[in-house]
Amino acid sequence: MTEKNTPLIAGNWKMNGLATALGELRSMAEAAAGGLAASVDLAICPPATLVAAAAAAAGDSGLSIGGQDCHTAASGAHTGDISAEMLADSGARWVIVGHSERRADHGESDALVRAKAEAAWRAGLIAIVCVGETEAERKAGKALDVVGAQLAGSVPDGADGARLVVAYEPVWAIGTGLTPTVDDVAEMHSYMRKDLQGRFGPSAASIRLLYGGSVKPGNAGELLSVDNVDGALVGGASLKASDFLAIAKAAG
Ligand SMILES: O=C(CO)COP(=O)(O)O
Repeated sequence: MTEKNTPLIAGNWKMNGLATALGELRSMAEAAAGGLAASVDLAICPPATLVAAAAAAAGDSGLSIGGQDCHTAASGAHTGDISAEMLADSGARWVIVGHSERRADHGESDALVRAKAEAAWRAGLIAIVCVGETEAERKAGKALDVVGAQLAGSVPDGADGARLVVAYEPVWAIGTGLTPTVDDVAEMHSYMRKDLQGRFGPSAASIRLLYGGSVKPGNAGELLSVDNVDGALVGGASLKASDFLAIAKAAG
């Protein structure tokens, strides 16, 4: 690795958060504006119902807001769906695509995830593309192959660090309190870096590679110190400002 990327700590609130959760977000924004955002990029991806209010609450604090999914089309007859343009219009800067929960719950394929990432770019958003193996795949020694195939299928052509982030989230580590060993994270992140450099050239060094899966204040320092880990995608621990900020401080 040459120069270090600015770390990104992104929170994924999943299907959690009523308007009352904006109090936590305001505390995060205060810390961001108080100096934290100078060394770490901070983002929260609340449920779609809160994107506009969260963006208004965050203002120009340095805490930015993202969506958790988008449709491939800009508009149209797609009841219940939300487009990347709508997220951007609500003040979002990022959108997560291909989270394992969407791949599992909604049968999202690599091709669909790729189309969603392209939709994000069309709307001017940065796509956070998620990849990660299941427990059975890791046990079978297929983790690298599975993630390599997901990267090949889910990341659009023309990717660079200005509009793509990749999050490695082993499915078995999400919400379980389990994490891979530091060596396993290092192996996977180095593999992903080489894979992206093989496809996109040296500029792929600026594509931030996040680790996600049971990141907590207590393990963040160790996980974030691994080579080629440029930040974290945090689920449960991003719901509380104190936990999220402790993780962000470990990155700064
Ligand atoms: O899925 C995740 C973030 O997208 C990780 O969730 P947890 O941090 O709750 O394990």
